[in-house]
Amino acid sequence: MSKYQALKQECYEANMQLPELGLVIFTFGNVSAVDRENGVFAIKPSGVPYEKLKVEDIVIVDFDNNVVEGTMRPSSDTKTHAYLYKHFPHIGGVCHTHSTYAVAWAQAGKDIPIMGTTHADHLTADIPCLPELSDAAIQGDYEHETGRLIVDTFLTEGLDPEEVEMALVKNHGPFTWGKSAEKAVYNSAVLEAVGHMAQLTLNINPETPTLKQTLKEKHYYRKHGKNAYYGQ
Ligand SMILES: O=C(CO)[C@@H](O)[C@H](O)COP(=O)(O)O
Repeated sequence: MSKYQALKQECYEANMQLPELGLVIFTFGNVSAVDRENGVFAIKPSGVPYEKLKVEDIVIVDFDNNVVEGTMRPSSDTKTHAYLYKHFPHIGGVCHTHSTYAVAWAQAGKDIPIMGTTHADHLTADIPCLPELSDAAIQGDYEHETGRLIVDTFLTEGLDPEEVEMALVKNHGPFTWGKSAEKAVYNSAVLEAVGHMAQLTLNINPETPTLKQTLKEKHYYRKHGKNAYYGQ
């Protein structure tokens, strides 16, 4: 039995949530789960359809992208996951999908504006769409540069990756993260729902204003921080 069996199981279960939640079709995504003590993460193998995925297919990779355990090639997005694990030391999982509304905003190159309290329950910022990758980055170490762009954009924009656990990679799609792989998947589902709602709102009334500050803060702090009172 592998010493990483529990990590593989966590990664497998998080990946299998993606088709259940309607966030992926075919092979359009990947989830990873980290084991910081051993300096490795578990990730979906590249190009394997979800209906064929098995726990034993999950690949164990170190932060320098070397395969530590597994017979399959890891996700083509592995270097982006590794970059996020290295630079966001608080996170335990990363998720990438090609869910429809998130990708539509990413392709349009637009931040998802905060239109209502569903969004504010999770974060008070717009969901950022990153600037375009340079041709050199695309032709170079593309997936590593994608991770670097996420981290650099958060630094330059003063975004806190512990509050804003998601970003849209322009022309590509969403990456989300969280304290666990399960939370990263949850954040991908939230992103997709909020992106869908914002798009429908703007279709109904293109002039709809974004949410006012008091309501943003009321909803966010009902669920987060020392004065939270949402839930049990
Ligand atoms: O954008 C792409 C492929 O162009 C990827 O994000 C795939 O959607 C998932 O890749 P694998 O994890 O299967 O390598």
